[in-house]
Amino acid sequence: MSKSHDPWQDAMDHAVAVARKSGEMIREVVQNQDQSSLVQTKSSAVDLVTETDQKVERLIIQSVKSKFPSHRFIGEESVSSGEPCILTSDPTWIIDPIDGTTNFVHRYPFVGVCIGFAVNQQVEWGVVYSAIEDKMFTARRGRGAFCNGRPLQVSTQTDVHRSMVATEFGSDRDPQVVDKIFSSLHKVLSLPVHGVRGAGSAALNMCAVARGSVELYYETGVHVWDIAAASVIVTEAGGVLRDTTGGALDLMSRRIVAANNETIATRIIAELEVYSSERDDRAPDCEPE
Ligand SMILES: O=P(O)(O)O[C@H]1[C@H](O)[C@@H](O)[C@H](O)[C@@H](O)[C@@H]1O
Ligand SMILES: [Mg+2]
Ligand SMILES: [Mg+2]
Repeated sequence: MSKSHDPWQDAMDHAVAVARKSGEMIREVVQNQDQSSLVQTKSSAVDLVTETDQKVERLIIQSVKSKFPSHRFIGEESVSSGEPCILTSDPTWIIDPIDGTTNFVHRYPFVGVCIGFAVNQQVEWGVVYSAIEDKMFTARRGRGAFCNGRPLQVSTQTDVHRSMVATEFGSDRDPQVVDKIFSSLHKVLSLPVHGVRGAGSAALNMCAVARGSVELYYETGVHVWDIAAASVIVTEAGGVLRDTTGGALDLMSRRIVAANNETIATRIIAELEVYSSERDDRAPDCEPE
């Protein structure tokens, strides 16, 4: 299709360019500033945000508004400041300016700029830029997934005992939640699997599934901005997406499983404790689930 008949390609090209520019900003700070003194907290004492998160999100949104004025946004730090988190059928940019803020603060080199794009509530393309590694992960629905232009393919492994699994400890330190996290981790580790890893970034864990170095990533407590961009990178690399309940992925549910195939997904899901965090799109005054 020519560019004029492919309205979303121009948007995706813009996302790649602004993600790369954002990555330059992030590297500049990591190399030249000590972020630890500029850290603020959000939902818990370990849910961190910095002025760089906010500056990067403003940069992305302002650049998009000038080119695509009718498009909508769901941005992590905008939602944190009170913007609604509702995915309509309108073209919507779903942005996590820094996925892995805790890594960023500690100069741990796994930090992803995440830009997903949804139309009619379906993710059309995703861009995840691993800024410190300089790896640009991209995928367009129906057209494959790539890292720095090289095609991505998930692992062909079907034996869970030969698999690598990724997960995160999240930002919720409620003792009951911590118990559920460790209960799942204990069951998965004891299968046994070859190993359990965590990049400190939901999106980069999902990109590790897409590139075939991890068979499955799961987490409860993620947000739509953590996973939207990487969701299409996983599926376009041949992977599958599920809820930790085994059902279909619901981007707003705060639960995700991203796997190389159904066999591994089903086997690991059988070991997971299912619990819920408040949905991203909950009405402000509704009771938590
Ligand atoms: O770094 P952010 O964008 O806040 O996202 C991370 C979140 O803070 C953690 O709680 C999750 O465990 C990670 O998976 C997210 O990447
Ligand atoms: Mg995030
Ligand atoms: Mg973030």
